[in-house]
Amino acid sequence: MDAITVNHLRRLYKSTDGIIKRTTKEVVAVEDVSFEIRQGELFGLLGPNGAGKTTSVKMLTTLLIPSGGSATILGLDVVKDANKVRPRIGFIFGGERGLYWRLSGLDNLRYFASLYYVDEATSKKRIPELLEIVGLKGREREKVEGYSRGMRQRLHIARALLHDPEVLFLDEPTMGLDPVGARELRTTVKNLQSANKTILLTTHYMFEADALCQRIAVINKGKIVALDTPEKLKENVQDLSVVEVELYGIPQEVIERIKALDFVVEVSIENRDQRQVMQVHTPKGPEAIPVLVEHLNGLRIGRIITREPTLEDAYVRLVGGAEQ
Ligand SMILES: Nc1ncnc2c1ncn2[C@@H]1O[C@H](COP(=O)(O)OP(=O)(O)OP(=O)(O)O)[C@@H](O)[C@H]1O
Repeated sequence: MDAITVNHLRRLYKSTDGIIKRTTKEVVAVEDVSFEIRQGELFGLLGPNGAGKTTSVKMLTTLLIPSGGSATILGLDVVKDANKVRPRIGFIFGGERGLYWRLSGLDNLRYFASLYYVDEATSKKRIPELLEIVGLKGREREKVEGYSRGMRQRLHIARALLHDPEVLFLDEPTMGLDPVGARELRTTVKNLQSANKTILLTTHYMFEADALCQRIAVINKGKIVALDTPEKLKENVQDLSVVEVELYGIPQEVIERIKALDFVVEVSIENRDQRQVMQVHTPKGPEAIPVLVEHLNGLRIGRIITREPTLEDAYVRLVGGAEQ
């Protein structure tokens, strides 16, 4: 049985504009989203800012009512059976507050366990297990105010697992963490999977989805634009090479001209300090370089390299690189 099924889910927000003459407009946050997640699967929902990830997760965790479509968790409808769904899921949202900083990690977990009606014998057994899973064993008696952001985020995960939910939603769990904190959190997520939880993880980062997820759905502007294993997504770009050109300022019209070249499949621009790196996806490989340089005439050019495509490139192609 699938742990999660999502059928044509849709959600609109109404927002009002103006002070004197108020106008209401509708924002389509999630237009049409469908997918299934198998029991025990770690599934990634990947997309740029504003793609509709958080809105989708909020509907699945019963925090928002869908405007259309339907979804089930462990066979239960997220609207009609919301009360039965809630005890069986856990969730954390990136950058979330809601821990008691003056208390130790252990006391936080004890407090939330009693709040969730976890009986004492169970919580005595479960809390040490959770501390182990999230890598906080040995630090549990320290006050949360002295924890790093990564440690707090891992304590949030332990909190979300206190009632032993079968399905876990992690919405951008590494948001705001430094690289070390993010790596430790990814290890925690892997540990959870070995504990046989079904996990839906949302992220901006392709490499994170690649490192953790068995399947990835790419969402853009409220719609799923691809859904596959990381390997299969990569195959979609295997016929291309990527030419990277370092530049110091590139006008939009030059990008448009390069995009229009017949051998160019996609162009994306990445800002790195003062420089910009233009990434041109093309089947021509290094042969494309002279023509590209001709079109960049008059601009200051740094290093030029040709490389194999990565999963990140597959993602850029799916969500349309230069518009981001
Ligand atoms: N409460 C709200 N009222 C009006 N519009 C909203 C509201 N919440 C989200 N939106 C809009 O809905 C769209 C989808 O937002 P959502 O937060 O689901 O995207 P996301 O993929 O999670 O983005 P991010 O990665 O930035 O968190 C965006 O255009 C956003 O501006």
